[in-house]
Amino acid sequence: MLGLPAHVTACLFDLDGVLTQTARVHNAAWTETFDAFLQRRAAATGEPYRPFDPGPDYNRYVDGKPRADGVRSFLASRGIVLPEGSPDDPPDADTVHGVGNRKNAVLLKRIHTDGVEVYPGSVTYLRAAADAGLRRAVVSASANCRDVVAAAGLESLLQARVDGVVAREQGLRGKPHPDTFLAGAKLLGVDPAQAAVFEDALAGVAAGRAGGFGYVVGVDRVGQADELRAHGADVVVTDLADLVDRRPDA
Ligand SMILES: O=P(O)(O)OC[C@H]1O[C@@H](O)[C@H](O)[C@@H](O)[C@@H]1O
Repeated sequence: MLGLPAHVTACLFDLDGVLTQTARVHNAAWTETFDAFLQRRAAATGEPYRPFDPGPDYNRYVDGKPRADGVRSFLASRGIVLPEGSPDDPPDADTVHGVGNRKNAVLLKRIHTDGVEVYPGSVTYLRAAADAGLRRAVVSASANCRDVVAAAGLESLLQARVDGVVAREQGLRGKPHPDTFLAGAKLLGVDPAQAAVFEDALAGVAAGRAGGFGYVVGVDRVGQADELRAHGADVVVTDLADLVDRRPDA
């Protein structure tokens, strides 16, 4: 049913890049933030300025991960270690949380100006899943998940939410660890083997694989189908609408 194996009774959807077109907004906000940081650092150290690459740098080090993990992970790839600081650091602090807060200010400004767009094929799939009696949760690293879901008008199609705020409260590790997806399955009252994970991020499909979920759907928005498969996707589609009439082995 809906391109899923028969044992699947629940769907765990990532948000940014799967349900809403906000992965590209996050990516743009990270690019702006890291480029300003790297430029200042180059001027201070005399080292050459090498900008953040919204392709590989975003997909490998930032996409799908909790905010602070994204900061640490990308900067580590450049050999940079910042003090942790604390979550209420001001956005101009050169700490992991300061850089994260800077990016969040840029992100919120962009979302405020441009709004949130859904992927129409994903809404079609969500509706079809609801009609078919499949349980549905959103599982996102983003602390802005609740607001983005509301702005996209998707609340009524989702029955549970595990996001960056819930993860922090409950001490859940972020993707590529499976903790948040496992929490989503639990909220829906199913075993991981009965749940399908829908993910566009490499860290996200890896989390689906690590958690022993019943099926992992990779959603390829940026031309990385092979990497999605290599990180754990059972199937890769470019639009969830493609799955509506598909058998799982098709
Ligand atoms: O900074 P937020 O809104 O809590 O989001 C955390 C992460 O959420 C993920 O969904 C995005 O793929 C990442 O780009 C983002 O960094």
